[in-house]
Parts: sequence; C-alpha cells; structure tokens
Amino acid sequence: MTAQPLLEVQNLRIDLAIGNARFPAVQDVSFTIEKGETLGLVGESGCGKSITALALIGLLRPPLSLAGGTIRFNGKDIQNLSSAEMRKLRGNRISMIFQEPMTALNPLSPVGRQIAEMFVLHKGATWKEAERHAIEALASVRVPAPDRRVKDYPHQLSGGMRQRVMIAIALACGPDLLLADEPTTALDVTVQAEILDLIRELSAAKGTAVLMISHDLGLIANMCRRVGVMYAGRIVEHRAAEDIFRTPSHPYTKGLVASLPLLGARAQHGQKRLQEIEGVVPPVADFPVGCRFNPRCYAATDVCHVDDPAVTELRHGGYVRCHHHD
Ligand SMILES: Nc1ncnc2c1ncn2[C@@H]1O[C@H](COP(=O)(O)OP(=O)(O)OP(=O)(O)O)[C@@H](O)[C@H]1O
Repeated sequence: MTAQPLLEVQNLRIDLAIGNARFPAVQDVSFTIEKGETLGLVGESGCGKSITALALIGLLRPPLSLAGGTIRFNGKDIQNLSSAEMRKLRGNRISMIFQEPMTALNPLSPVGRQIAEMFVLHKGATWKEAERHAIEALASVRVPAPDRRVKDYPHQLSGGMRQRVMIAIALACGPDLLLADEPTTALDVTVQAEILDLIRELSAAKGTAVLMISHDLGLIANMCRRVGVMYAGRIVEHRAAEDIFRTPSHPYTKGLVASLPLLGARAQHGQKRLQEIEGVVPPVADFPVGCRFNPRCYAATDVCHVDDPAVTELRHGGYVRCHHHD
C-alpha cells in the first residue's frame, strides 16, 4: 500500500468572471505532493501558477473563483472549508511566501511582532513567549542580530532580509506544506541563491513539503524531483525533473528547455540562448479552440485546432497533453 499523499489536487478548475461570462483560467489540473517533497510548477507569466496556489489556501477572490475539483490535504477535503476553518489551516499547516514580501508584510508593524503573532494565533503562546520565539525564528533564517531586527519595520530591511522574514513567518508554526510563489524573482541574483538554499535547508530539516512556483525551469529543476509544466491553465507535462531535461515530450516543454541559458561548452563560446518560444500566453478569455498551445506550436496540425488533447501516460512515468508528443 502506498502512503497517502500530503496534498492531492484533482481536476482543479478556477473560473475568471468577465461580466456575465465565466472562463476557465485553470482547468483539469491534478497533482500530488508527498510528505516532505518539493514539487515544481513551471510556466510563463499568466499560465495560472499563482492562482492555483491561492486556491489551495482559500485565497481566491472575485473575479476568480474555485469552480470544480477536489483538494485533499492529509486525506481531508479542504476545498469547502469555512473561512474560520481555512484560517486555522493557513499559516499553521499550509503557508505561502510571495514574490514581493512587501505586499504580504504589514508596513505598520515591526517584523518581530508579525512573526510573534503566528505563535499567539496558532500555538496559544503568550506575547512574551512569542517574542522570544520570534527572535529564534529570525535567527533560524539567518537574519543577523535578530534581537535588534525584531523591532525593525519592513521598509527598514533589504528585499532579501524581508524575504527571510516572510520565510520565518511562513515556517514559524512548522507547517506541513509551504507554497513558494516566485520567492526569489524580485531579488538580486546572489541573494536569490541564498534564499533558495535557505528554503531547501529549512524544508529538509523540518520535513516541510514545498510547492515551488517559478517561470524559471533551471531553478525548478535544481530544487525539485518532479515538475508540472503549466500552459494556459493546464498542466501540459508532468515528469521527473531529470526526464524533463533529457527527454521533454510536449513542444512547449521542449521550448522551455531550449530557451534555458546553456551550461558548459556552448556557453563558453558566448552563445547564451538557443531559442525563445515566440508569442505569449493568451488571455484567459481568448484561449484557442483545441490545444491551447496550437498558435505557438511548430508541430501543430489540423487536429490540434479542433480537439483538446487528452492526458497520455508516458512509458517511464509522468504524463503529457499533446496530440504529437514524443
Ligand atoms: N484578479 C484577477 N483579475 C483578473 N484576472 C486575473 C486575476 N488574477 C489572475 N488573473 C488572470 O489569470 C491568469 C493566471 O494568472 P496567474 O497569476 O495565476 O499566472 P502566473 O502563471 O502565476 O503568472 P505570474 O507569474 O505573472 O503571476 C492570467 O491570465 C491572469 O491575467
């Protein structure tokens, strides 16, 4: 018998309302995350990664709404929880960090207080105990002089330090799952690597599973064992990270792999990129008929303009949605 996954998402659908019409911004999205595993979701801007994560913790707001599917966390359906039940889960068992911590931090409250709140809210600690925990939490994300920094307001900290504070808040209660939505995109390259190392190290030490969301396939492949590639609201390929690189199956995945900066020999010759995928992800209300990737696909034929491709299981594990997959 296989162990029950920590998170099981099946046929998730998120609708975007425009006037009286509803459009499926995310459709038929299914994935699982095992306890302690880091799963990657990768794809260009606008393909539905962030709203998928927001749906998991009940944070979709109009014009977006959860329109179908099941979300099971630790074996329990959580898609219909009341807001009070969801608040108990959020920050405690599932937490989220965002691209720009400034939008998630309260600018008017010292960062120590914002960390301490988690211990008071979810663990029943007194404020005095919680303040001590806040200093320890800041130390654990390697903020120097944490006993002084707890008194700082978010604007007094650098972007990297703010993201460390967000991680301290997110991990304060020892959640089972961390949703990390482009956690390093807004940071300098050197700081990016430090923050990724921190997430990797702390999640491994605490056994926290991570849903790592990024437009950067290189980053995702580095952090994750399995990867879901999203395009226009769908997972178009779901594979082990090493297979995505070695034998990408969907034309979109192939494009992502081909557009990665090259390592090794070719890079030494000054050739940085092989090719870009031309075009952009269409807006939700304009998803094409048939395969949603067809306007950008070099392999598209008549069937791709008519029929939405079904899921095909791949021989060595994973699946792809393409009429002409390898
Ligand atoms: N509040 C909103 N109102 C209208 N449309 C929205 C809203 N939020 C998201 N969308 C649309 O839903 C689609 C998916 O957005 P989402 O933010 O999940 O994409 P993403 O892949 O995470 O990209 P990014 O990294 O740019 O956030 C996009 O077409 C986006 O324009």
